[in-house]
Amino acid sequence: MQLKLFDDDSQLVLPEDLIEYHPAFLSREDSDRLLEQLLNTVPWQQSKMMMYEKEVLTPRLSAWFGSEPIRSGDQRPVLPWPPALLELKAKVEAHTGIVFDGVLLNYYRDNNDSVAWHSDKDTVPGLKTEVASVSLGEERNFDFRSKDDHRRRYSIRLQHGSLLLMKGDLQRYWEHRIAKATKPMKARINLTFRKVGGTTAPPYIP
Ligand SMILES: O=C(O)CCC(=O)C(=O)O
Ligand SMILES: [Fe+2]
Repeated sequence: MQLKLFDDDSQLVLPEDLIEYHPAFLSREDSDRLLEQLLNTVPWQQSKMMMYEKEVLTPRLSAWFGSEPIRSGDQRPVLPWPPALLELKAKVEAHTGIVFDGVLLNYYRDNNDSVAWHSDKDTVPGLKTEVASVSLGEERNFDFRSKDDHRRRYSIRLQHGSLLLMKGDLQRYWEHRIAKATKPMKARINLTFRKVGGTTAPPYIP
């Protein structure tokens, strides 16, 4: 089985050892409930980042749940897992067969919120970087581009209740982003389950 990603006029087939997409991972009902609950209960914060030697606010809100910081020096508080996120973690782990120890939540309030081109962690050859990404709310385009050739660029729409699994050398050779959009959009929450403990991979995480 292979996953097809499209852009305007071309088509790419990324092999399943790099990416898997499950559009209906959560039921509509569970997705609606979880979205509402997370919007209302998570202590959302807007982080700062350096851009052209100036400190600016990231164009989205976020929160980190785990047992240690997402990376050393990260300013976000390490929040304890609420029952709803432990339940989702168990479901993601059962589905993927991978054990995660933290989850980063991103809250895109509207079409003006975004995340710039990045990769989550450089894959060390022979050491897998696996990130499981659950999407809730407004559908947004998740763009990929090859680090070697930025013209090789593809997009996938992440649906309400979907699961995207990024694995193998994907982070090593590809970058991803959520671009701002021109049309008005409602809230979207993305949850990326990660492994932060016991890895020697360079810790670049936005
Ligand atoms: O919102 C998304 O789907 C992606 C978020 C992301 O790339 C990240 O948190 O590293
Ligand atoms: Fe990312």
